[in-house]
Amino acid sequence: MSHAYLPLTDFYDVKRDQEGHRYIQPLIRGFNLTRIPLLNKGTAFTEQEREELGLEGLLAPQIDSLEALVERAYREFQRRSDPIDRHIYLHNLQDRNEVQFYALLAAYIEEMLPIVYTPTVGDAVKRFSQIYRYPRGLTLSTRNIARALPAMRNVPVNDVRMIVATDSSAILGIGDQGFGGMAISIGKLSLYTVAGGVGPDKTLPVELDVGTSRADLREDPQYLGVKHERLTGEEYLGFIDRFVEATIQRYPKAIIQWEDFAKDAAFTVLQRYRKVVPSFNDDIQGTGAVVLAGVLNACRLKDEALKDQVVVVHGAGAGGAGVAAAIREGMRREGLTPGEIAARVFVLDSRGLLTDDRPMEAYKQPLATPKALTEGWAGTQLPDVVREAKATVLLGLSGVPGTFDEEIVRAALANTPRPLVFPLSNPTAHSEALPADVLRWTDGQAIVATGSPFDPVELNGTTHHIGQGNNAFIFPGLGFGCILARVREITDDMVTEAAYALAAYTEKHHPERIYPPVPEISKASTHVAVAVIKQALKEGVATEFKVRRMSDTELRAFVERKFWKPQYLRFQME
Ligand SMILES: O=C([O-])CC(=O)C(=O)O
Ligand SMILES: [Mg+2]
Repeated sequence: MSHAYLPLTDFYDVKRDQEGHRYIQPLIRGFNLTRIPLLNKGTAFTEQEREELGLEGLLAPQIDSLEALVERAYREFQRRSDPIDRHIYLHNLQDRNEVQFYALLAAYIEEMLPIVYTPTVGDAVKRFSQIYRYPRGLTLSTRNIARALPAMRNVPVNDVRMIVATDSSAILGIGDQGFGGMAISIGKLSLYTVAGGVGPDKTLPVELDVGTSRADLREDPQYLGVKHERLTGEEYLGFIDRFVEATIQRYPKAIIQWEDFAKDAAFTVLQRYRKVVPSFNDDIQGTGAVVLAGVLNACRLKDEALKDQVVVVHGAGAGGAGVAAAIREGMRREGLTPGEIAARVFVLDSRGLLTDDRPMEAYKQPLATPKALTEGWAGTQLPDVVREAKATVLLGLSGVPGTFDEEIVRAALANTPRPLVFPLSNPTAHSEALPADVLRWTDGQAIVATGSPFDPVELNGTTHHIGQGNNAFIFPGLGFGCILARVREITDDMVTEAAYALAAYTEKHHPERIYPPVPEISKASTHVAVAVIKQALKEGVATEFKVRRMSDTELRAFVERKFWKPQYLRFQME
């Protein structure tokens, strides 16, 4: 059987010369080269390239290095002070000169991450119809889903390995955002590249526009999505089926990250497709893993074990359910029985504790506390549960700001000298508490981590770093490992191993912290990727032959070698 050879993209291919150095063979020439973000070098096109590629006279005379271009862009970035303006600036740069964009991100990652990602990406989602400029990624909607495969064939990239797809039904903690959810798929994939080593020409953001339940969006003349109610039931699943079928045909090597699907849909979609196409749900599994890693490290800091904790998870959406499952798995690994775990992990939704006598959605049922365990309790609302269950760990995934108030935090402090308080909802405005408040109420004793970035807190002469318990420390390495091992499935144990790898990385390099500092995100991802590949091999789901006989050291070197780094490759016409 012969396969027609497809270049990497419709505009160029990457080749190797006799010495093994990579170069770009462009399939277009001249002015158009400056309009393709993956090709454009701006003023970094060399003199020879300008001559050979038909660019002479079209560019400024100066010939720059990538470093010089990064500095120029950084100055322009700094001239803007409003985060959303900075986001728009970076997004425009990404659409103009992608290597420059990633080099800038990599050079100033701590400053850039909150702009391209959480929290500012939340504003970008809300304002996406206003800030939309160039097409990026794939939008499937009720207008074109019947032609999903031809639509996907229009995507000019031929070897996509990583897809982030959202139906926008529960973006961060800000709910249904319709077409705007595309910004989250784009933002997550920027992290896949800068923190997870996946080349930008291997990524595809996808918006599954199945409508919106928000009447205000449907009635807004500026809104760019389809203006009808969300599809539900069979119609909804039929839509997602068509997307998955088209993906398998057009991109048989792709992995899908399901992002920001509301509650039931998150579980339904994950279960329906995880054995059809290698895929995982970032909010259930990625958040679960990152929180497990942080809780393990926080326990280590107070010389206790996870199995000694009593954990309250406030919020029973995809994130809350995933976190509860991950914590239970961690306790199981420490030897607790299901009965013992049930007495140590309590999940609440907006109506209070999930108890097994309450009617509830199917996905919540495994999280419910046996009613008998609450016998004699004063109540089952959050303050009651913290007191009666003697909670030592508070995990906020409710999306409701301020729920971890002084009363709740002090109640946890009465149960343990050092409570773990993690307000994890995103973006910042939805955080369950402010770290400075939590530390003040507990006289600096609480161990705090948040979902969105927060500045360190100074209290009584001590600086408290606030760990960022965001799935950004998991998904890039998880996805990258899955790509490199060419997995046919992403198992729960692969995700759990990602959590333990992140915890181990932090313990080794920053024993005083519970998460690594953000500038080390790509190093941490490398460790996560190695652990994921090893577990995939163990479970027999890795189909990449190359990784099978590698030692740990070889595996690490392999992952590091494959990690995409921003650089301008030389152009050569053939
Ligand atoms: O995007 C983030 O910052 C983390 C996440 O998945 C969410 O909050 O839904
Ligand atoms: Mg999410």
